[in-house]
Amino acid sequence: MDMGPVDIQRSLPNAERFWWDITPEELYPEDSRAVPALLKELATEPIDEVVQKEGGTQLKLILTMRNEAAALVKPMRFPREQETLPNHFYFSDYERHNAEIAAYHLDRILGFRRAPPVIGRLMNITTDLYAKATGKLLKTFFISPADNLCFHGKCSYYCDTGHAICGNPDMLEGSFAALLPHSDDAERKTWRHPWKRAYHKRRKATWEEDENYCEMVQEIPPYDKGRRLYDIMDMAVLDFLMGNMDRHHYETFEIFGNETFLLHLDHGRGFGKSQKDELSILAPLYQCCLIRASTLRTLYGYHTGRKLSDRLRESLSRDPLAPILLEKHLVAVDRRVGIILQVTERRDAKTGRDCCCFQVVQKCLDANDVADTVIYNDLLV
Ligand SMILES: Nc1ncnc2c1ncn2[C@@H]1O[C@H](COP(=O)(O)OP(=O)(O)OP(=O)(O)O)[C@@H](O)[C@H]1O
Ligand SMILES: [Mn+2]
Repeated sequence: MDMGPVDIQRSLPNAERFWWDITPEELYPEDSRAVPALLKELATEPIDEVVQKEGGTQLKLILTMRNEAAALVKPMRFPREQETLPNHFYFSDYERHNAEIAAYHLDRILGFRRAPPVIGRLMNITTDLYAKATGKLLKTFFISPADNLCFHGKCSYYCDTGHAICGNPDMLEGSFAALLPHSDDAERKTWRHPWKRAYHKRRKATWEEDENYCEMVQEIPPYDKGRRLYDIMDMAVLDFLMGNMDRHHYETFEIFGNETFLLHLDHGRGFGKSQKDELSILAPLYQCCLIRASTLRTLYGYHTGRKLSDRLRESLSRDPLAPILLEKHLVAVDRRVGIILQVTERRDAKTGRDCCCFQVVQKCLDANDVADTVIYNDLLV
């Protein structure tokens, strides 16, 4: 049979169609048909194989479905109500499966499309996990005093009897992230984030003490030219909106070189403190005084038009584990949009129309003669 490229693609499994659609600009297209189909499979296909994912600090599983679609799974540790423990640092915070789900939706709604698609699923710890687990993972299952089946896996953080993951009594929620293409097919490059925190209870990172830190960054490839630094700004916007302080490294697809998007991975520590707006997450923005016009426009649109929280709530309501975020986190998201824009509504003397002054952005504009040096106009190119 004579099959053109389009026909071949249609006959591929959804996971491979998702991989085929990855471009240097985005992880999936806005109108992707593969992504919703793949997420549906991950949420409903019978689970056939369970192994622990090697690497990383906290426990993660790779679950393979009967049709061979596979997911990176983070199991639920705590109910939605529990926030980051007050005496925990950002680097000792537990991961939240619902934050992974919410971050995917938020990334998509902001128009970035740089985070792997994630869906929630309720697993049966006995029939889905214990019955399908093998090797080292299998040996960590046990029955708790409350007669629930539990397991803890092996990892460098929170993988012991005292931090076990237990069925309640038999069911367990998890975030199911679509797997990225295997590294044999699409190798990824890992970069140290220039605004990485110190990951230490006393020490500070250089950027926290050096006001001119960005000038130094701007001279170092790949931050000295092209899109990279603007992508760092976008990532800071995403992280600030969800309160994620855990951005130590980021990854890109090697074959795309430097002119490509940054993968938005690992959001398990987002949405931990609904009352706290962690301004230091915006350090790349206010230290470099840079933002993309398209990102600014998106944020402004959510400020003046339909609220980001409303879009997010609606989008999250379609997840099988909804509600994914408590209202207080949605309220926080809108408040944080306002903080980035820092809108003090004023009347424009000339036009009589309401106009706005942006604090983070406005401060940068005040300090520069030309707006072009602050707002990169990617809308015209
Ligand atoms: N959807 C995915 N498909 C394939 N690999 C992934 C996916 N998401 C993450 N990874 C890989 O798995 C690694 C660990 O994932 P993640 O960072 O979410 O877990 P973690 O336990 O928080 O790790 P760390 O402690 O290193 O921050 C990542 O560095 C990334 O390379
Ligand atoms: Mn992590």
